[in-house]
Amino acid sequence: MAETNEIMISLNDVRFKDILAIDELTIKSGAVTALTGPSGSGKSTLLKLFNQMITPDQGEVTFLGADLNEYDPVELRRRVMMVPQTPVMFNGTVRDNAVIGFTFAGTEPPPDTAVKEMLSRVHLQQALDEPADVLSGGEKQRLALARALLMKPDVYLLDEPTSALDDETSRGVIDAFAAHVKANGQTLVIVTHDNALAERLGDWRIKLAGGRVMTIEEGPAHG
Ligand SMILES: Nc1ncnc2c1ncn2[C@@H]1O[C@H](COP(=O)(O)OP(=O)(O)OP(=O)(O)O)[C@@H](O)[C@H]1O
Repeated sequence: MAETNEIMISLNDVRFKDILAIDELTIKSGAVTALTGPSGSGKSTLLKLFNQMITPDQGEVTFLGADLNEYDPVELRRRVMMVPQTPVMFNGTVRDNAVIGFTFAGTEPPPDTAVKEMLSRVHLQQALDEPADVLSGGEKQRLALARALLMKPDVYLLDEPTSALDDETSRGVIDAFAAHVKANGQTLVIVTHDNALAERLGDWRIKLAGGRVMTIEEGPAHG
């Protein structure tokens, strides 16, 4: 586990198409970083650079001090894990979908008790044997969050992860998720339009506009 405030991810002189121009940016360990900014400012694109879902045209992105190119892409994305706004569900049950990462990796899946614990952390009480395709959009988003928690990555990349939930449920889920991540010394980067969320949870708040970093603030939550 990384120490708190270690540099997990860094960008140096990064350019991506005409969408992003980032001279310098770091994501610190053990912290919640909120990425905010207007629609189209490049938040989702920046998140995708962090685990090489896209590669920059220029500049360097590092994870724990090493260029992303030095990592096996599958291993990198297991350690720096994206939870998209519209998560992919596979044919099968809630259980199958929660442990799909273990199935793909060919490793022993966690026991049902662990799966249920992670589902309840994100306020989902679904039966494990229920088919996943009948879940609502918001339930699928929470199942995807539980799936990520079970995988225990170093860094979670969340892109508007509760967009399908009402404000109150969203707040409960994200606050519980962030608390779990911090208690385990993991790192969270979250793209959000919700300024209240960024204020409440962001140890660091990075604001983008027009593909550039406008401000980096240290939040009151920090420490
Ligand atoms: N692969 C791509 N190729 C070309 N243009 C792209 C690509 N990905 C995103 N864009 C464009 O880049 C800009 C930034 O998009 P991005 O999704 O990163 O913004 P965002 O800040 O996350 O927006 P929103 O808040 O609306 O989700 C948009 O104009 C988008 O159309």
